[in-house]
Amino acid sequence: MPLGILGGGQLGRMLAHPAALMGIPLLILDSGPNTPAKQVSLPPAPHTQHPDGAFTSAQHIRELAQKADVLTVEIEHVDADVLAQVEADGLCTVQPAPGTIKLIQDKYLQKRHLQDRGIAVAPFAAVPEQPTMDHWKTLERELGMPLMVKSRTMAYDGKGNSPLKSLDAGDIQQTMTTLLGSAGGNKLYAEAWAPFVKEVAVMVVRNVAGQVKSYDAVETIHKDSILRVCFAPLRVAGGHGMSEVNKRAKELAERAVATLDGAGIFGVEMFLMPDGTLDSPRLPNSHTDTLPATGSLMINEIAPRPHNSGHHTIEACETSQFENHLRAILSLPLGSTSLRVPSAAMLNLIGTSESMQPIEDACNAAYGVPGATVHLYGKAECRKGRKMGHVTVTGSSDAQVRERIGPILRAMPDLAASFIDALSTPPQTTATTTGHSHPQPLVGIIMGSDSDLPTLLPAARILDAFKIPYELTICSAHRTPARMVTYAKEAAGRGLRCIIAGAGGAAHLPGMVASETTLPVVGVPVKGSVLDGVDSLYSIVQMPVSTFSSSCPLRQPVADILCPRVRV
Ligand SMILES: Nc1c(C(=O)O)ncn1[C@@H]1O[C@H](COP(=O)(O)O)[C@@H](O)[C@H]1O
Repeated sequence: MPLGILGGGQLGRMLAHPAALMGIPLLILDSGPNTPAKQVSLPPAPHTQHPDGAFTSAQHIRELAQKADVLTVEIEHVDADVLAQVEADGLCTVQPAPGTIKLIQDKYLQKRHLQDRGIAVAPFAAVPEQPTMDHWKTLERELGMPLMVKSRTMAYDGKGNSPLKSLDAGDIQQTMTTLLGSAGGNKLYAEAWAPFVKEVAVMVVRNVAGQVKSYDAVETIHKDSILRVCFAPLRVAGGHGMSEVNKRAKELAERAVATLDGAGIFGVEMFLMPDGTLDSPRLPNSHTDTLPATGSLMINEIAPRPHNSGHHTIEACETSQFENHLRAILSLPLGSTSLRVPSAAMLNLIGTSESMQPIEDACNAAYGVPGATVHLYGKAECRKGRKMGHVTVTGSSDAQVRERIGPILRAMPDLAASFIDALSTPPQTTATTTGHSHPQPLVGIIMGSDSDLPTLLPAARILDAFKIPYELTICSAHRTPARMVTYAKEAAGRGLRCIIAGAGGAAHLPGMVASETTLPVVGVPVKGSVLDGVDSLYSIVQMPVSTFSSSCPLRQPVADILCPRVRV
């Protein structure tokens, strides 16, 4: 029996691709014969067409339940009570659980659910149906100003969010007009303004047997409350390294999903806070009070389905979020969530008007970019703010991906030049903390930016093969010379035995580092050739074995073993 999907938009379309590969028959419930998902999936025999009706229609959901083994959703604004009923009637199973879908539909109840279970969320409070000035003043006292006022239900893709900057009658009026005119009607709640450092998301997947996996955290960049760009993996500079924040984000996301019933993929959106968490006053008894003081994470919201912040997984991960959702709900083992490329970005193609021309222009720019894959969703009408497609760009380093997305972003007419520049320039890290490190390294591999990685990684791989412990450090392009020298001096103090220094743009840097330290330094001055990195290793293995400590697993003249291979 087929799998029934409620909703036939772009998420259904991207579920249909792996379903075809895996031979999973689909029946897609949505209005009209030609929705994005229906376009790419033929209904299985004996059905001549996918069901034509609203995914909110009780009658259509019941009919679909009779024809399918399992029902799932690609949009949460469905009739969750009918889903609970068809499951209770034994017609089919529903994943994730109808109760989870119903809970998540109301963002206020979702937040209360998480807070009651000790999961960190931004402080929030309900807004009464007819709020008076006194109500607003209480909210200001509890949550501070500005406030983010949101519709509790039916809000997505930037619809249903309105910032309230002050208690000025005009500002309140504007917020109420914006939100009460939206699909969610008059059920509102308010959140404290979260002065986050970054927005972060983690996709978590759990199968029917309870196996759980999560993808590495990503950075999501929104404009007007719509996701525009997503970078994978998340990079964090400063005192708390990337891997530590990634680990904490995955743990928090997995803990949150553990409170929800049912199988499937979940998108967990979070705020990474600066030191000191929220600046605004806290709600009494808020769980945020128990958060660590630096780099705290708090949940913004959870989606019980594939999510826009996981689209990069199609090209960038070993198993996409869509394939893993299918595996999860169909009682199959989960696939690996590891990245298969060092770096990736996802750029949404958002309508700016009724014209498709700007979207086509961005696609044409993407077709000229190596590592870019265009996804167009086949939506019949383009509208301002509507997600019409996306582009995924992969690369061998963050620097390369940032460089590659530049021309595509520049083809998007609604993005300001400063926004594009900020995204397409390699991020300036504030400390030399990025990179891989053995706890007791003997060799330091230091480079000016991760664009030097393709050159230096082959050297690192050979060190791996010979079990020579090393650390990899990226200085970033910002103040590279000073950082490289500081690093070299500090590395000598930590007992490293030699350094491979590479800096793409600056031929003199490795020499400068060499002149400032007593450590042997092997310079890799030229960017771009894999052989430069391998040659640097060749120099290291020619060093007397006594250069390394007796704890080094190398017991024989490495050069004798390695040189023939390197020369080949
Ligand atoms: N973008 C979202 C969300 C959300 O962001 O909450 N939920 C579902 N979707 C996807 O958008 C489609 C509707 O898109 P349109 O409103 O542009 O037609 C859904 O069918 C699902 O694939």
